[in-house]
Amino acid sequence: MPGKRTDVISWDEFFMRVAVAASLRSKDPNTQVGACIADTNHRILSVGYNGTPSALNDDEFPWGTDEDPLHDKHNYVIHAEANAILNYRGSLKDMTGATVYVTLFPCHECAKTLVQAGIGEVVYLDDKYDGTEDNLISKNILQRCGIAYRQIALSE
Ligand SMILES: Nc1nc(=O)n([C@H]2C[C@H](O)[C@@H](COP(=O)(O)O)O2)cc1CO
Ligand SMILES: [Zn+2]
Repeated sequence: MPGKRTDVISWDEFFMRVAVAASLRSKDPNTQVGACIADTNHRILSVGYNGTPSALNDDEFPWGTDEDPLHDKHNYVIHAEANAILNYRGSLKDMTGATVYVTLFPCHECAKTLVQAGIGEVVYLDDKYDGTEDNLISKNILQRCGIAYRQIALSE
């Protein structure tokens, strides 16, 4: 009888690869972010990526950064983590203690939202805004709320 395969990918890697796949749907030309929320039983609850509200035609959308807030993408895009929560069809009580896998460290607005949704842990790939004011506030929020965060890398 053949033995079972043992070189399978870990749960961390599996959920992060789902997040990476979601990020490939992003229309943002500069930063594509994906998020995958998994519960403590290793079930995927939801997935999201950064994009405009679906009713807003993203072909007519200014995808750049602009001094004029009316033409700055940051004021229109819903972040990947927020979309993952909004896409969830289940009961929020089942999100308690879940882990969010996100390809980029959450901003401080998403940090607040994730905490309030009951997320228990943040696992991230990249932290390209490490040390910026927003990033420091985000880490402060997570630390003060007792939400652990850790960085992982994907195997080749
Ligand atoms: N964790 C995050 N999740 C996200 O979905 N985003 C989104 C918002 C924008 O669409 C894009 C950031 O654009 P830029 O400032 O790097 O050109 O990524 C950004 C962050 C960073 O905190
Ligand atoms: Zn955010």
